[in-house]
Order: sequence, then structure tokens, then C-alpha cells
Amino acid sequence: MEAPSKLSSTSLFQVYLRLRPPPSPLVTLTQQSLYPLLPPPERWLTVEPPIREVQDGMPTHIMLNPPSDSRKRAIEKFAFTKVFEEQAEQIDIFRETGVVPLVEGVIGEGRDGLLATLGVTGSGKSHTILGSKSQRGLTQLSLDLLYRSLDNCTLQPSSHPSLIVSLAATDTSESQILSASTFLDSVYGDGLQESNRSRAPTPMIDSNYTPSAPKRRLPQRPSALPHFPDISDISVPAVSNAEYAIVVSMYEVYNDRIFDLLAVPSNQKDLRRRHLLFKSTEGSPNRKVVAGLRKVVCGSYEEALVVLETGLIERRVAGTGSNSVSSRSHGFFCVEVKKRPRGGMASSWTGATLTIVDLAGSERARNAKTAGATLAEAGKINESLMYLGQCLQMQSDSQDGMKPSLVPFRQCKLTELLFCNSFPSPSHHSIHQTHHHRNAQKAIMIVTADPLGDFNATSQILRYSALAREVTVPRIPSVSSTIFGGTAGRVPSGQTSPTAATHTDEAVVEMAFSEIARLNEEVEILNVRLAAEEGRRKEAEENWQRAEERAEAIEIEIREECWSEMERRLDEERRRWMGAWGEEADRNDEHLDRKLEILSKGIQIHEDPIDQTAYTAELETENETLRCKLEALERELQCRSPTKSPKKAKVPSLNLSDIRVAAGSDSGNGTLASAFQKLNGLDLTEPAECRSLGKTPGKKIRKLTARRWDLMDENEMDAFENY
Ligand SMILES: Nc1ncnc2c1ncn2[C@@H]1O[C@H](COP(=O)(O)OP(=O)(O)OP(=O)(O)O)[C@@H](O)[C@H]1O
Repeated sequence: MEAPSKLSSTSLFQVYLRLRPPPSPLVTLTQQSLYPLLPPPERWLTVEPPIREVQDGMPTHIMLNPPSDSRKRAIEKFAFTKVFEEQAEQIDIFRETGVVPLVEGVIGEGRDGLLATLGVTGSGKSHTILGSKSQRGLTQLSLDLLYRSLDNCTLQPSSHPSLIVSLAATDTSESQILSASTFLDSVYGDGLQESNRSRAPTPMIDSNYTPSAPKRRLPQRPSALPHFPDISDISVPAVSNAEYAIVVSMYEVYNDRIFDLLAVPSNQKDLRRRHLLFKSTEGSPNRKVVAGLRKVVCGSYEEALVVLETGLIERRVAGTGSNSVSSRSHGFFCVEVKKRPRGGMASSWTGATLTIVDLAGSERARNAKTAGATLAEAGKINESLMYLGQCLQMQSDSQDGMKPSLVPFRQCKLTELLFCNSFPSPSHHSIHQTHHHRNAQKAIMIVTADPLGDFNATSQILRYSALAREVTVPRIPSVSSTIFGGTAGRVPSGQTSPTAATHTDEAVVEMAFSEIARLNEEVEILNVRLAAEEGRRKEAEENWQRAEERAEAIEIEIREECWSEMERRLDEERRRWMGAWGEEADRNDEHLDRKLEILSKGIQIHEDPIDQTAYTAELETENETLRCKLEALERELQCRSPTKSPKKAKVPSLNLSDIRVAAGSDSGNGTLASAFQKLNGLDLTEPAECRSLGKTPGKKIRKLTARRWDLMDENEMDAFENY
């Protein structure tokens, strides 16, 4: 196996391993009394002694001896930059992990720094990064180092009123920049003035988490926070002739979404948290940033601590089977160190960021005894850590420097945030602005492991985080040797298997067992993901069902509405039609009445003036003709019945003078009418006579007139009547 020093020079991360000390005797006793049947934990991890000349007196390799359960696995050996054993203190980690050079790079070189902890749940990540009631963590120690190193050069928002505005003007992440006093006042109000608060434990919020409403109580006064270990002897040089501003922001990645931890709700309506995007902005086209964060300018170490505590309260933590205060999200604490020449232009800020990450712990669903939302969270956590593992494995596999395209960091938010800015950015010149070349980020990963904890989960983490890995054949009797021993026993007598070949086979079998173990781990992770997916599918199905029911209800409602609307319109139409029909009938009746009225009034005939003499002569001729016809008819009748002399038809005598009078006088209509009546009274059955009678001018006029009435409209009738 290659020396870690050689490996780490080409890696993106320096990877350190910290072993967690066993729980206190009291905790062990309690556990034993609670679970008396549980076998005492077995230590399955051994630290290889350091090679003094090469490794600076610190161990770098560990060996995993799988516990003696039914599944026998290969012995694996892992290499790290350094290994810290159980007795290591916070100060040792701070001094020996390269946190100091990291802070130095941020202040002096303008190089971004990343410090992260990775491990199984309960292995001591939060303890390392955030400390405990009595000890400071790496975050507090880094802040302390930073503020003390920049002691005289840090600008205070209270004494530099234009500071916030000038920082906001150069900020590229669309953030809201506030001074610490403004921020804390908005969260705690007068609470900051209150004294004698007892220290609350590190945030403990149960899984039914809801962000609390303002104005809340200050969790802890800075003076009550631990001051141990002391690092007053350590400092890093600041750039002379430069002035600094320190801007703090905090966010968490929960269920693959980014949430601002400092955007504390200002009223009850704001309790729903809005997730933020990790993207390139207008001011930062070639570098992704978390856009829209709330950033707080902290003028002192104490202010920064209170802001940190405030953000931690917002972070998701829950009690699981493995840890009573388990982080359910990946927490990011960012310290931007802004720098400009002393008394320089407002817009001349440059700087670098120190990002400290407390990753959520991976865990096996079986051990964690989680369910529902917490199980789904665990699925997301394990998934993101699996992607992180893939990225880390890439760096340990690739020895020839890293190309960004080789690291599959775009698979989830966590790896994107951790790796996206790990590579140096090319300098970019645009018409409007020049984007400065950025150095590659320096990164430190502290892997925490409990040698008495869950072997499978821990070995999985170690496998992908270690800088190098070696699988060795165990010297102790193993499953493979048992198998081969058994097989050898069954070999027919006289045939012996060669020992060298058996050793090779044993190695292959052990490798296979190791692979099976790894695959089992993956299966477990996939099972958790499957459970989460199934939960989501069930939820989606329920939503779908609800949506369908709602759609059905809406359809029924709309149908009913349409139906009633149609009925209403039909009714309206029917009424309108009935009205029109009634009116029409009335009009017809009236029309008929008026016709009848006109008829009853009599027919007024306008006759053309005629030549009296000619007319009289004509009538006389006609009269004569009729008389002749009559006589002819009488004769005919007599001829038909010679015995019975027929009764002489009584022919009304048509008085010619009557006709003459009627024709001559204007008012003689009545007389003329009676003359015609007499004429009509004649029993003229002969069609010829009838035809000749029908041809009389009077009859013709009457017929024509009657037909014209039928065709007349109201106005014409009125005109006719008046006429
Ligand atoms: N080096 C250590 N020294 C003393 N106590 C420790 C150490 N490491 C961890 N512990 C204790 O172990 C418990 C669990 O540790 P911690 O909460 O840091 O685990 P974690 O890895 O952050 O878990 P999770 O991922 O669930 O948040 C805590 O009570 C902590 O005080």
C-alpha cells in the first residue's frame, strides 16, 4: 500500500480518522441493565503502530478484523492521512489536522477552505466539529483563531456605517446582509439583555420539528459557552495594510434541499421554510453559489458564536435508536473573510470562505429503529452519503491529479456543494467585469468511527473514505479455510491438493466474501431508498386518488350547474316563445276581427264610370238572351214530359230600371246588390248559363276584391277602409 503522504498530495481531501472513546462506565452499566442478553461489544478495529521516520509519530493505518459472527469476512487495511486514537483531545485534532493552515490559506492566500466530518451516526462528528458543554469544537476554535489573527484589522459595522452597504454591493449571491446586532435583535429582541441564562444543551428538537416563532430566548450567553481548549498561543499572520470583514452564513441540506438556518421566521406566517438554489448568478457566472442566503457581519468572536448557536437551533436533529441527538441534515457553517486594502474603495472587496460541514450520520435502518419521516430522512442521508462515497473513491482511485469531469459530484446537492468549487476556476474576463482566478479549495475530511460500534456501517464508510485500501487474507482460520478444509477432507484418497493453490483460492474466496459484504451494504442502502420511494409512491397515489375524487366532484358540480343553467334558459325561451305565440294569436284574432268588421260593413266597390247607354243595351241584350234561354229550357222540359205539364218556374223579373238606376247612381250600391241577388236567385243549373252569369262584370269585380283582401296587410286594409 502506498504511503498516505504521497496519496494525499494529489487528493482533493486530506482524510483523517478519529476514533471515538468508549462510552463512560455509567452508560455501559445502564446499557447492560437494559439489555442483559446483549453480548459485550467487541473491538474490531486495530491501529497499526506508526513508522516513526516516515509518519511524524502519528499512526496512519488501521486494520479491520471482522467480528466473529456467522459471516466471515476478509481483513481489510486502510490508510489515512493520520489516525487519532480514542484518547485524542479536541486540541490535538485542531493542531494536527491542518485546520490552522486552512485558516491561514483563507486569510492570506484567498484560498477557500473546507472542513467536514463524516461517519456513522453517533461516532462523534458533531462532538468534533461543534464540541460539547465543556469543550469547544473545531468551528469555535477556527473562529477564535480567525478573530484573534485579524484582531486589529476587523471592521465593526457599528463604527463603519457604510460597511454593510459596501459588502452588499460586492456580494454575488443575491444575499441579504445584516449586522450581527440587527440580526440578533430581530431574533431575540430584548432577550439579548437578559442575564443569568443557564446553558441549554446542544439543540435538541424532536422529529415533529416546527421552527419556533420570534422573539425567542437566547439559548446561551457567549460568556457561558466553553473556552476550553485554549489556543491563545496559536495565530496566523494577517496581510499587513489590509482591512477585513467577517461575514457568517449557515444553511442545511435536508432531503436534498438547501434551507437557510439564519432566516429565522419573523412571524407565524413565515414558519414554512423556503428552500434555496445552488446556482450561478449574474455576479458569479462561472461559480455556483447558494443564492438568497441571509448573511450576518460579525465584528467579534462572541457575536459569531451567538449567531452560530442561533443557526444550530434551526437545524434538524432528532432522536434515533443510535443517537438521542442525531443530526438529520448536513449542516454548513460558512465564514467569509472579506479583505480590501486599508482605506480602499468600497467595491474592492475580495476574499475567501471557510466552510465547516457537519454531515448527517449514515445509519442502518435496522439499528436506528427509525420509521416514517425519520426513515425517509435516513434514506436521503444514506443516499447522499453513498454519492459522497463514490466521489471520494474517485479521488483515491485516481492518482494523477483530479479532473473535475472525473468526479461524479452532480448526483446530489451535498456532493455538488462539497466538490463544485474544489477545482481552480479559470480567470474570466468580460466587458463589464473581471472575475479573479480562484485557487483550488483546500479540504479536510475528518472521518469518525466507533471501534465498538456497528461494524458493517463503519467499514462501509472507511472503505470509501480511506486514501488507500488493502484486502489481506486472514491468518486465523476463516470460512474459506473451513470450506477448503472440508473440501480437502472430501478429496479422494491418494489425491492431495497443492498448498499454494489452496492459498490463492482462499484469497479469492475472501475477496468474494468481502465483495459480498460490500454488496450487502449496498443492498441495505437500496432497501432504505426503496422504502422511501415506496412511501413517496404511496403518498403520490393517495394524492392522485384525492385529485381524482376532487375532479369527479367538480365534474358533478359543473354538470349540475350546466343542467340548471340549461333548464333556466329553456324556461326563459319557452316563456318568450309562449308570449310571442300569444301575441301572434292576438294579432291574428284582431286581423280576423277587422276583416270581419270590414266584411260586415259591406263591400265598397269602386267602379269605373261606364257608358250608360251601351251598358243598358248590353244588359238588355243579356236579358233577352237569358229570357230566350229560359224559354228554351221550359220548352225542353215540356218535351221531356208531355203528360205532366211542369210547373212553370217562377222567374223573378229583373227590372231593367233597377239596374239602370244602380249603374247610374253613386249611392245605388244597395240597389245594385239586390238586383244581383235577384239574378243569383235564378235557378240556373246549366253550366253554360252559370258560366255566362259568372262572367258578369259585377261578379268578377267582387271575386277579385275578396281575393285582394285576403292578401292585404293591416295598413293596406286601413287604407282601404278609409278609402
Ligand atoms: N471524542 C469523544 N469524546 C467524548 N465523547 C464523545 C466523543 N465523540 C463522541 N462523543 C459522545 O458521543 C455522543 C454522540 O456523538 P455525536 O453527537 O457527536 O455523534 P454524531 O456522529 O454527530 O451523530 P449524528 O450523526 O447522529 O449526529 C455524544 O454524547 C458525544 O458527546
